[in-house]
Amino acid sequence: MKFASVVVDVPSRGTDRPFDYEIPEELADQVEVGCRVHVPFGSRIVQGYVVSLRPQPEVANVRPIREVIDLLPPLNEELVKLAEWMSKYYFSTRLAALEVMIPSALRARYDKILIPGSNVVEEGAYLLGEAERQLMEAVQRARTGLSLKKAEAIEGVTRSLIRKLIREKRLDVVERVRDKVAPKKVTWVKPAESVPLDEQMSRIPANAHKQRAIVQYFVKHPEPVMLSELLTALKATRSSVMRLVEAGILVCEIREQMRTPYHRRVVQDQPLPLTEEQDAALQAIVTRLESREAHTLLLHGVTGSGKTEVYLQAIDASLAQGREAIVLVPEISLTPQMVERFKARFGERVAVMHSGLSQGERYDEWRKVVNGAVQVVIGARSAVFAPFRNLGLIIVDEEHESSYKQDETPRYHARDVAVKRAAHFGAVTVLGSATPSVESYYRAKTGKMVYLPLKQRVQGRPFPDIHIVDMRHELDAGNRSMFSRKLTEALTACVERGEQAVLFLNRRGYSTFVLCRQCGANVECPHCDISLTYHRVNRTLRCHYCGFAQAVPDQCPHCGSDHIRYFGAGTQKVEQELAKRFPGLRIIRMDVDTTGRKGAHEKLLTAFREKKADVLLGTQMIAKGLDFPDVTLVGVIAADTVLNLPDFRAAERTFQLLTQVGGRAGRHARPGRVVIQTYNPEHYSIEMAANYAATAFYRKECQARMKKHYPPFCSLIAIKFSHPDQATVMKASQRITDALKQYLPREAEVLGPVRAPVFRARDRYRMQTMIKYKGGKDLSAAINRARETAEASFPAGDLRIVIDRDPYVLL
Ligand SMILES: Nc1ncnc2c1ncn2[C@@H]1O[C@H](COP(=O)(O)OP(=O)(O)OP(=O)(O)O)[C@@H](O)[C@H]1O
Ligand SMILES: [Zn+2]
Ligand SMILES: [Zn+2]
Repeated sequence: MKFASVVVDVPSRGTDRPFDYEIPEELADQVEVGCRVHVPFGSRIVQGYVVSLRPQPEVANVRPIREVIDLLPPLNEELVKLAEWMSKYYFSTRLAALEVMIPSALRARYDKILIPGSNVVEEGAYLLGEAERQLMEAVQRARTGLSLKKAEAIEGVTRSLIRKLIREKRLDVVERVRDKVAPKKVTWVKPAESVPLDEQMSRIPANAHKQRAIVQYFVKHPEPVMLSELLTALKATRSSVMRLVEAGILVCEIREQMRTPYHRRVVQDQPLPLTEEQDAALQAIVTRLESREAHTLLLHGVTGSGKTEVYLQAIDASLAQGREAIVLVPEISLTPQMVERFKARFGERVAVMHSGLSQGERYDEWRKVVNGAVQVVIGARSAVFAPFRNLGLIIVDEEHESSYKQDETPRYHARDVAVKRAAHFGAVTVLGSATPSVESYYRAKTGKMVYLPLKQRVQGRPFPDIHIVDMRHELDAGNRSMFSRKLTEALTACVERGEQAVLFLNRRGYSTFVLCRQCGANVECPHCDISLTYHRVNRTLRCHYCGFAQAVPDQCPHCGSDHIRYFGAGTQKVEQELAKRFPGLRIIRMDVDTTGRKGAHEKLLTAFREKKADVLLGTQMIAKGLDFPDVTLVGVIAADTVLNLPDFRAAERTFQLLTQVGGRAGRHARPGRVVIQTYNPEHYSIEMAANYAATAFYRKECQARMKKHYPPFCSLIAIKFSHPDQATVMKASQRITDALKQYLPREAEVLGPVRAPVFRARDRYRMQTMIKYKGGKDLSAAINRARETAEASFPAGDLRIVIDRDPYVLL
């Protein structure tokens, strides 16, 4: 092929299409789909991705590719196609979809480089000032041009001086791409091959003891060794080794070294004999693997049922077929313990990818996949793009977690991308959870994917007892604290026995909703069945979805009580109250504030494991994955904080959270106990979680969703608008919404535009429109057309439109 289509790194929607370039003869064997290249674009040189090769260009007179950036292409045909699909499906640019697939270390940074201009005349030199002269000399000297930074380091050189010289064409400026992280290089030493080492000994002076010792060493261990290790082992100096290299006795080799993020030595372990349920699930997966056709299975296993062991043995089966595996885990449960379980089974064949690693570490882990050094990747959301070429299995653990949805462009959902990749490879996708999303559960129950239940805990460990405390009664009894009598009593007893407790508070527990402390009612939208959100600015209650608004009532609309409260309490406040009520109690608080720094998360957990505290108080980051033998009490301080979120998934999330939190207690020898405090004890999500009535919960929730017309019974697309000017964003959003109503098929409901709950953020006003539709039809064309129509009438460029398919977070 003589020509290549390239997606260029010019982030704008106008350039969001491939441009054709000629492949020069000398690059013919390097340019392939998925490689990165430098190409001329306008007057600049930019980076780009080759997305296809073609015999003829679409237009005449195309320019040639300048160079190929990587030795091994970071992407391949499959991933390039996936990016194409993602950009269409999730309404992003092609560039954004391609870039999300590679580690940030590889993403381009442009350096401005100064080179001599066309107007460098020798005679002019004496007319220049001192700083100018020095700068010009430095530029002439630098073979590959002088970086702007270095230029500005010269005394007296300013930006404006540089600009003047460029205008006079004495200097020219080019932009050069710089890769941020280079592989770490290490020197290795080994014997030269020519002559046997013992014969070489005679050539070394008798008094050169160190040199002789080094050669002696290689006589015994002829294999290559890292220079630094050799020097330490023999207490030798670098120069002794270099003498031997100069004499041709030893040779040096520069090798790339991988930074390995997990240094702990892991003890190899063996597959466990499976329980009957585990075995049935594994066999179901293996059968699908052997079929070599794409299948999706839902592994619905209660907490502590041994899902991970099933994953491990399924991966084994995939590897045995010579195929690779990806394991996705939410960021917060990707703990060293979790990683160790995979390393213990698969050792060096595992790479780990998550945001807690440094950029260099992430880059190295990723390169292990590209180089074929590993066959298993365990990682958070973006690990779904691990560039394997022969995938057999993708596991999505805790598949219900909303963190699988990226909330910036491209707004992809890792679960959907996993299924898409599996389709390409004829691979198996296993979605695992103790509390599947309602969407996945419904799909499994209606035969769209295979349902694999694990109903028993391993080794028959009992589930903890769950007590629901009705906080309204606490108020009646004169207890105004945030701790019920039951929780106080349980906590006291737990600490007295020398055991530990986990107290849970939802992160989003700030004053956002209104609740009656007398009857527990919260104020809902009359049209949407969703809690109204309290807006402090103008003291109104608003609906997130349809825009309905009302004034904050002084009295409860249900019971007339005036105990109306804006509900919510931060972890800090809870910590203060705990300390006040239980003097001497040792508390570890885990929330965004205390876990900001790298490694802090792990340090706090280790301290708790080592029993340096009685209570672990935290947000949802402590809700899952944790397994502490001495935790016998779990307290949920306010179950309602999730329930009252203005979100159609509120009941689902409450159920999931309580079930998961409950799963933390009594996983070991000692029986556990859970106390849930709530103002809504009769709400089905709370009651059914307390009774372990998952089947009943999912049925009821599905019925409710069907009635209200929410997923899985329809799909949602949110269109979010923002603009610095209030009137403009209102006009623009209305214009697009009108266009949508005109272009979309009649079955599609278009709701809005409504003000975003936080109407003004970062000095921009925000509106949104929601599209509800029944799957099947592709609405993209109509949506893009509506967007273009409206954008044409608002050319300011300040109008931002975000299209979010299957949104999780609304503005
Ligand atoms: N077949 C088995 N025999 C003995 N022990 C097992 C078996 N399977 C799993 N286990 C052990 O049971 C415990 C719980 O298993 P695991 O962590 O895999 O459960 P899980 O379903 O992932 O739980 P959760 O969803 O609560 O995280 C682990 O300590 C694991 O080693
Ligand atoms: Zn009331
Ligand atoms: Zn509403």
